Amino acid sequence: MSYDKELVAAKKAASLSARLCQKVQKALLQSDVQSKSDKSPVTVADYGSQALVSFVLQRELPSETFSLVAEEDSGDLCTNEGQEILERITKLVNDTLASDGSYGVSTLSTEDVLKAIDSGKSEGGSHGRHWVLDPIDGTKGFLRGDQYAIALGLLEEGKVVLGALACPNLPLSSIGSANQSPLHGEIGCLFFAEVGTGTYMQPLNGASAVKVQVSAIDNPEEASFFESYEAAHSMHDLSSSIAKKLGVKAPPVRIDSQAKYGALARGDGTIYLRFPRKGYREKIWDHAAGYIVVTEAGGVATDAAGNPLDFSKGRYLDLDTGIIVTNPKLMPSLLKAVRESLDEKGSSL
Ligand SMILES: Nc1ncnc2c1ncn2[C@@H]1O[C@H](COP(=O)(O)OS(=O)(=O)O)[C@@H](OP(=O)(O)O)[C@H]1O
Ligand SMILES: [Mg+2]
Ligand SMILES: [Mg+2]
Ligand SMILES: [Mg+2]
Repeated sequence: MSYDKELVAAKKAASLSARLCQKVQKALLQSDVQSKSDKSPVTVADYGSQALVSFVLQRELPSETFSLVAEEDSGDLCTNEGQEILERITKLVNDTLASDGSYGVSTLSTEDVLKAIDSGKSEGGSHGRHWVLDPIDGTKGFLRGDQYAIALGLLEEGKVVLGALACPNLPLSSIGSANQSPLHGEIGCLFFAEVGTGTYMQPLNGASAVKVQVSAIDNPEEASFFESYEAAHSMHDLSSSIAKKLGVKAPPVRIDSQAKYGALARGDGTIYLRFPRKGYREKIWDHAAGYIVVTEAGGVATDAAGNPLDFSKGRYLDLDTGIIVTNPKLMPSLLKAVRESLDEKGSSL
């Protein structure tokens, strides 16, 4: 089955959302940032991006039954204080749509925006089609002025079949080493992949796409690895122990968001290690787009025990301990190093 029509819609949705986010990041005001009930940040751009993607997908693919599993909901916007923020979000969405021009003079009301945001409440699952969206992945990076991504995937019968990953701050050239400035040179990448057809990258400003491949390095001494920027999101001490066992010499490259999957897909580094602290449950929108972008580029992504990632279980990924990604040649030795390091740490696999 081909997903060409869906891919065109996904690329358009992710690119337009990137435009909205870039505008907000340039002029971010403290009042644009809210705190969610779990204390994590959310901005007008997270909401605006979710509303925009939902609107574009439904306009581009009108004949589909629309199901969207997305991170944000409108709960905090439906209060007195939320009203002013909702108006700012609505203006952002309408301005971005107007700058593109493809939907004529259609102007969304605040109610339309609330509805578009809340269309992301689907539970996903193993049957039928579900879009999966992280409207801004790496909100903390977004607030710091660093890396973030708009991550959109499509599940069909529980499998990820396409992904569009917009990384507005990612340089077009490699960020493979820790001492390179991640904001150096021309920036803004759109990665996209359709199952069975490989992964492509194009500049967000629309120039032509190139096919990308993961690194072929099989000597760990030459490999470098990516991990979360935020120490609270992944145990840096554990990844350092794994890297040491494996013989990796380079220091970790720490960048926010699924931009790590994009960078890995084009061979900027060879390994991605992600070990959240005990009790944290991974959400499907934090990995779906990145997963297909890296696997279609020849990479392998598993949990820490080597099991495939299962996107068919609803809004969460049920997995063992962590997520590791590399090329097929390095995976066996990486799994061994992971197992040994976890055993030393006293964890039972
Ligand atoms: N405690 C904890 N442990 C693990 N992961 C967590 C945790 N808290 C949040 N998150 C999720 O991490 C998402 C950001 O991705 P990264 O970890 O790759 O980014 S970062 O480098 O740490 O900034 C981030 O995604 P966004 O909320 O979309 O930014 C969260 O879903
Ligand atoms: Mg968040
Ligand atoms: Mg996220
Ligand atoms: Mg997010």
